[in-house]
Amino acid sequence: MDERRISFAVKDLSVDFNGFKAVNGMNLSVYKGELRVLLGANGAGKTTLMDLISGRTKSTGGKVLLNDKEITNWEEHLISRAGIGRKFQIPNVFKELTVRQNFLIADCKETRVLPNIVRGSHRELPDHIARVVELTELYDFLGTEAATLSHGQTQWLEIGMLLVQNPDIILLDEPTAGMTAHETRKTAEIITRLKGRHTILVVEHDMAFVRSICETITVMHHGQNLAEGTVTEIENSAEVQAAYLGSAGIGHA
Ligand SMILES: Nc1ncnc2c1ncn2[C@@H]1O[C@H](COP(=O)(O)OP(=O)(O)OP(=O)(O)O)[C@@H](O)[C@H]1O
Repeated sequence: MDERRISFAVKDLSVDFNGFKAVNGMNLSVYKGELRVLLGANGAGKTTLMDLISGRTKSTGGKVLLNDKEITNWEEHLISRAGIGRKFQIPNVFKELTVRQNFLIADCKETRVLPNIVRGSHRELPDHIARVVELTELYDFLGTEAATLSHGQTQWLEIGMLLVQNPDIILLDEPTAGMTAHETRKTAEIITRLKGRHTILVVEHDMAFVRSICETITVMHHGQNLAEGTVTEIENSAEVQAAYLGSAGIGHA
């Protein structure tokens, strides 16, 4: 029996969009501190699964469990407060504010202090934010307007804004999309350093990136869990290869 503790799970999870089941009886269990990669061809249901786990979309069947507690169809902000953080494909930072102000806003639980942050205090950053600044290597850019950051830096800022809130679980949807090879390698380093401290589910197509970060892959197909295994097992699976027929092959949408 597997002794590891499950961080979150979905059981027979489904959503029906006017008769079309984008997620159709999905089962998945991710262990505490694990980094799990979610693969699947275009339209397999990966983003919709993240929408269901994070409460952005309401399911029409099945369950979502967080530490064995059912959180199915809770409101998005309550799921976030319960410890599930989400990063979308398109970065969502405050472009007209500096990197420092973005980090402080992410850390801020009370909206009434926002004006103080926007005016830009120069007090020292709290330790937990300083650690994230170090991890994302954005120290030299703290005073820079987010609008002028490179694509990679913007993605790291958004990952950092999530980390400042210290979620137990992090859902990342294609974090390396549009990145250069150098930026992709750096993202792999950042995510690898998060392993063990957070439970991470990451949708990713870049197989070099997947190989460098991941132990177990789950493959989704037609809204279901088609296969699970190591990178080698998944790459050699006839079932997975058949599911990718007609697409550019495993690792490509
Ligand atoms: N709100 C919605 N209403 C109707 N259909 C939807 C809705 N959201 C997603 N779909 C459909 O559900 C299917 C799964 O979409 P989803 O975005 O989850 O796939 P994906 O695996 O993330 O694909 P990709 O790799 O291209 O991002 C697609 O056919 C999509 O068109």
